Amino acid sequence: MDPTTSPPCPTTATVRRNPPRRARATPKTTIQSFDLREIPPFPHDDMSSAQTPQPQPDNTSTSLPKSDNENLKVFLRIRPLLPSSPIQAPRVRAKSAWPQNPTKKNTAVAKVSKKKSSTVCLSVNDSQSVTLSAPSGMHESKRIKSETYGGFTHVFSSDSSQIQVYEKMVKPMVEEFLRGRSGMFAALGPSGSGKTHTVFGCPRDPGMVSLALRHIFNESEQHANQASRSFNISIFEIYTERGKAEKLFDLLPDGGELSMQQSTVRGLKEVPIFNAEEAESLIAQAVLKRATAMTNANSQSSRSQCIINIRDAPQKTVNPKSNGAVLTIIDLAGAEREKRTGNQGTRLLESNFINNTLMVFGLCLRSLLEHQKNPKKPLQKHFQSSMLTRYLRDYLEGKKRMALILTAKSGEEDYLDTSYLLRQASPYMQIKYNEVEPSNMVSKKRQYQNSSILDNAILSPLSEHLKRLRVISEHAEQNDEKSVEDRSTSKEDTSTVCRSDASSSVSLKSESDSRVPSERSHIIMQNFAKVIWNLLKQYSSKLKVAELEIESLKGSAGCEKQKYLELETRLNEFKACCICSKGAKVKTDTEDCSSVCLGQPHNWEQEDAFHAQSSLGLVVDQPDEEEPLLGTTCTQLGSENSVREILDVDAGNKELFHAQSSSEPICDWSAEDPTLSPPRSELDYKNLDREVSTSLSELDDHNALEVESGSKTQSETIHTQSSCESKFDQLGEEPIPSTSCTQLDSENSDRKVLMSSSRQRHCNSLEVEVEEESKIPNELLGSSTNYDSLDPLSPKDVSSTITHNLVGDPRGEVGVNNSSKPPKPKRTLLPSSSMLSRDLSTFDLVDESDKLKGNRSARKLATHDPKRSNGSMSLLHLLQSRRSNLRL
Ligand SMILES: Nc1ncnc2c1ncn2[C@@H]1O[C@H](COP(=O)(O)OP(=O)(O)OP(=O)(O)O)[C@@H](O)[C@H]1O
Repeated sequence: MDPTTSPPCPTTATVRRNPPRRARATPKTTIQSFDLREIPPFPHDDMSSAQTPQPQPDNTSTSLPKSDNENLKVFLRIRPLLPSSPIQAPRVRAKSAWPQNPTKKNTAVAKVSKKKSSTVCLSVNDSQSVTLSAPSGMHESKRIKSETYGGFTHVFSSDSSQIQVYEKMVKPMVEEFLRGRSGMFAALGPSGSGKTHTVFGCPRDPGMVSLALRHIFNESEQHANQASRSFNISIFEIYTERGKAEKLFDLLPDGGELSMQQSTVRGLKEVPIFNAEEAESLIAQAVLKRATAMTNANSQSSRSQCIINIRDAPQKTVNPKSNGAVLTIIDLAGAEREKRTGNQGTRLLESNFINNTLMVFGLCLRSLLEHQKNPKKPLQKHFQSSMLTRYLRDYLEGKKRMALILTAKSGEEDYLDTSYLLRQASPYMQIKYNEVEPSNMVSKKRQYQNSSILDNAILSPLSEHLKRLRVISEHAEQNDEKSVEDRSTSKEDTSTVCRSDASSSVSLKSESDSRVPSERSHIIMQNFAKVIWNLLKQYSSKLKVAELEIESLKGSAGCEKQKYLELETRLNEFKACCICSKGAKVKTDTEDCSSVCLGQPHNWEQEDAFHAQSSLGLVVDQPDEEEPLLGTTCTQLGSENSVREILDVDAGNKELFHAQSSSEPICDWSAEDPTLSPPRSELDYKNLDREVSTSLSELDDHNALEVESGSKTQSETIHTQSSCESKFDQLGEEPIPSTSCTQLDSENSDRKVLMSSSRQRHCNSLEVEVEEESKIPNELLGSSTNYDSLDPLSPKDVSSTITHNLVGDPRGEVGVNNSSKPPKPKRTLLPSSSMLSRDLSTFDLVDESDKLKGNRSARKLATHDPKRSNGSMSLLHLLQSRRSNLRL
């Protein structure tokens, strides 16, 4: 008998611990209500801080380390050689048609066992490679040489313990699961290679599930902040009943048959677990319910794919670690060769089903590998061929991380199974997970073509980033609405939801929907915060620039304000000068100017200079203290100069008026508002002189007529004065009072009076004087001889007198018609000549005048006085006469 030939599968080898499955009522699943995780608050602190907000530390699904180029982790565990099972002896005996010698039989079995135990085809090279050696018989027949398989994540030798396997393979995955990262590992290998032993173990040697549960709850107990965490567990199997169709069955207590819609298992019950013991008890019960059968390869061969899900159940309380991560552990059914297992009938159908499922499983991984190697090669949809691959679609498409542990038998009789396994699964270790995303986002990420959108969003330009965020937010809103609708539906009628399997799937779907948007929203908010942060930095820089501009503008405004204040101060000073000038003019009637002017010796050269300067209007630029003095002095000096000209040159009244007019506007202008009346130009003064000359010529004509007609009335004299005023009114200037003209004229006439030795005492005597003056040549009388102007009345009195005379003038058409002209403004300014006469009236010239009176040789004295000219002497005589009038 060929020892390598497997005995036929015994027909009574299938063991089914669970009763025959019938259609049963769908158990009422405990619907877990999961609220949306609170979206983390907007990172105000990060935005207000000086540094750009950084991703929050780990322990959250959103802060998972970025996936590096990890390959699919493939572990290899070699099952130790076991002593031949007691089942194999009867099988050997059954195949023997002839009675055997017991001693011979025992010797033969002992030889086989010894040969199996001593001969191995698989040896461990190192922790990552093994060497598969073909049996000696195959070397000769098929020329098969030994093969080395390397690149495993880790190779567990036959003497490795469950703890070692857990530490190397499962513990990292569990830790990631506790950090919120889903994962899956599956045991893959031929039947009897130790998959179930590795996954579930036994009470004395617990498997990966038990160790993981203990690890999970130990971690939860150690960390106080994880005390509020809870986990749910679900176990189901995919099996085929009599090889007809795949079915799902819930292995938890009171579990029933399930259904699958796309990749979602409907009706699957999740049981909350609160400690490892409770969970292990549930696992033990599930294993007992699992379909197993005895085959030639395994006395308790699993006939189904068993899937265990440990899910981190989100709580109502905010727990960033509770994001619904799932740790999936799969115990696949072992591949079976018909020759090796000897299955027949139903077992054979089951074997075919198992092999087909494993083949689809392998095809999916191979397609993924080929797709990764050549992206142009489309990812084949092999997952649709079985429930297992449909359920594990995300893992098989490389969207979720998974790990494989290959279990192999090292005996020579297992060479083919091991060789097949290694050749099939060794390429899987080349599968890369470089675009793996958070696990619980994968289901929804199928809607988006680009699986690395979030990673790219961080690195992409701002515009594209915003676009993608907008798209993601739209989808998130849709998902949120969908989840809200689902939750509302589940809350409205719980019984309706529990009535069918679809209700459970809806609840699970809603749970996943509720998780995905929250995480996506969190990521969106983080990215949005970054965008806002950048914008705020830009605005901050702009604000700083604007503040600098404001500061500069403030500085310039301060300078302008200071300039304005200086100008205002100068303006006020200028106004004060003008006001002071006015006040000084009023005061000069009695005090200051007279004393100052007369207190100083007359320097005709300086006076001429002042006169010229005043003609140019430069008097206003003089210091304040001198302003009133200069105003008066210039006028006075001008008058004196005019008198001197009259006396010395005898140039007639025109020159006198010319000299007077050249000084009068200065005084008038100085009395006006300097801001409104600019200084006159020489052209103005020339025009004014021209006008005055014209009026003087008229006046001369008129006086000539008066002399000829012999009418010497006072009204006519006043008429002459009014004519002179009217001319100034026509110029639009301040009317020069008649005294300004008549005073000087009176001075001129005074000289005549002195020559005739006739002295006037009062106004009534003026007419007589005029009659006497009629004998004087017209040249000297051209300026008229109104001695009323010599009356030291105030200007108001003079004006009133003039007005009174004008009213009584029968020739009103010649004089000023007050009825036709607007009333003249009240005269507030005194003409320079009047001021001069007033000022001089206060001078103490008694002694000199007395001398002049009593001494007829006054002129001689005057000539001896180097400081006084003839004009000044005549002016003094005039003043003396005025003073005598005042005394009268
Ligand atoms: N590492 C091991 N140490 C000791 N015994 C082991 C080991 N692995 C497997 N065994 C034993 O080998 C036998 C078969 O193992 P197991 O049932 O786990 O195989 P299997 O791969 O699950 O087969 P199947 O696919 O048919 O279910 C069991 O009796 C188990 O106790």
